[in-house]
Order: sequence, then C-alpha cells, then structure tokens
Amino acid sequence: MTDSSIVPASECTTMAEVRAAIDGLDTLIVSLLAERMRYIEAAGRIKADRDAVRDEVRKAEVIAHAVKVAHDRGFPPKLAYRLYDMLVEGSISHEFEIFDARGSGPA
Ligand SMILES: O=C(O)C(=O)C[C@]1(C(=O)O)C=C[C@@H](O)C=C1
Repeated sequence: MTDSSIVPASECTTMAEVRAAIDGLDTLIVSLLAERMRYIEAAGRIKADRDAVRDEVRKAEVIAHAVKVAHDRGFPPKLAYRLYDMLVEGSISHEFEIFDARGSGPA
C-alpha cells in the first residue's frame, strides 16, 4: 500500500484505522481480480476449442500455486484453496460466455 495515511496493522489502535486499511486493500484486491478477468476474456478469445475452456489440470496448478503463496505469505492455505476454487470456477463460467459469444463465425 502506498497511501501514507494507512497505518500498519501492528500499529493500529482504532477501528477507523483498521477499516480504512481494509477498504484500501479491498480496492486493490478487486482491481487485481478485474485485471485477472481481462486475461480470462483473452483466453476465451484465443482458445480454439470449447472443450479447452475447462482445463482441470491447469485449474489444479493455479490452485496449488495460490495455496503455496498463501502459505508463504501467512494467509490461511485452506481459505486460499476455497477462494481459488470459487475464483477459477467463476472464471470458467465467464470464459464460456466469452467463447460462446464468438459464435461459429462465417461459413
Ligand atoms: O489457463 C487457462 O487455460 C485459463 O483459461 C485460465 C483458468 C484460470 O482461471 O486460471 C480458467 C479456466 C481453465 O479451466 C484454467 C485456468
């Protein structure tokens, strides 16, 4: 976080400080999720086959990576697993929408 008004968690003494920091972090988190979704849309545009939209092997890799990062950074790994399972499932749904919106193209 670059906002100098944000108080480090270990130095917070009021709920106003805590909530200001949480609001700022949530803005960053959702912004990054939106940026991630732009790449999901790119995947929906690039993939040649509808069967490739759901890739269980890659889904497992993405979740395993997130769980490892969570472990390394002090975030509960089980929560990271649940969040990423939901995130990738939502991403797959969105990617199907993008893929299907392409239609079959000119004959
Ligand atoms: O890597 C891909 O092929 C993607 O489309 C991205 C993504 C993801 O959310 O990370 C989404 C759908 C696939 O099932 C696997 C992973």
